[in-house]
Amino acid sequence: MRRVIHSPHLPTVGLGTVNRIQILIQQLDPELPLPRYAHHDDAGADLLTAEDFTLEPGQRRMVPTGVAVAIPEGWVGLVHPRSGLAHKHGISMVNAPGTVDAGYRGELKVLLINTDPTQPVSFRRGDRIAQIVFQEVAQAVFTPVDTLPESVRGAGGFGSSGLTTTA
Ligand SMILES: O=c1ccn([C@H]2C[C@H](O)[C@@H](COP(=O)(O)OP(=O)(O)OP(=O)(O)O)O2)c(=O)[nH]1
Repeated sequence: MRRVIHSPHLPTVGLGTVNRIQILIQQLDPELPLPRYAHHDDAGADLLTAEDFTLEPGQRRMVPTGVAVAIPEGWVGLVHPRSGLAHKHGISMVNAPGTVDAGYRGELKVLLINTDPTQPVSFRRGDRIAQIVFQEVAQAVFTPVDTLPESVRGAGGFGSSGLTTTA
């Protein structure tokens, strides 16, 4: 349950407390620290590489994290790139965001890619390579219909509202 804090300095808004979910974790590589949140209110917990490696320009690699998790049914783990690595080194994830299903019990892996055209990037065991965000999800019950309900957007997409703020 999120708490609503009423501050005299702010209009009435819901200032959420951090929601927490217990995730059972198996340390396949016990000397590696657990994933952790860099700040108490971060959405993503940093995943670490279990090995040293270098990514040449354009190279991709499936990187082991040394942990496996049991995500409760109705939840998902989404593996996202780290913006600092992207900004400073051009490191991203080929499949961003990676989807970790509730039933998956294997080692978490991160599919990194070096998008820099010229610079190799080296990682040491224990470096933070990605972040995992846990979210509640619903499965769809697909219900075929002849016509969909109307909406304001309709079929407009792919830039239908304009591509820039000045156009
Ligand atoms: O970045 C990722 C993405 C996925 N996985 C693991 C957890 C996930 O549950 C499993 C399968 O992923 P996904 O469903 O994306 O793969 P797929 O290509 O559809 O293969 P599968 O047929 O095994 O589902 O691989 C990771 O460890 N890291």
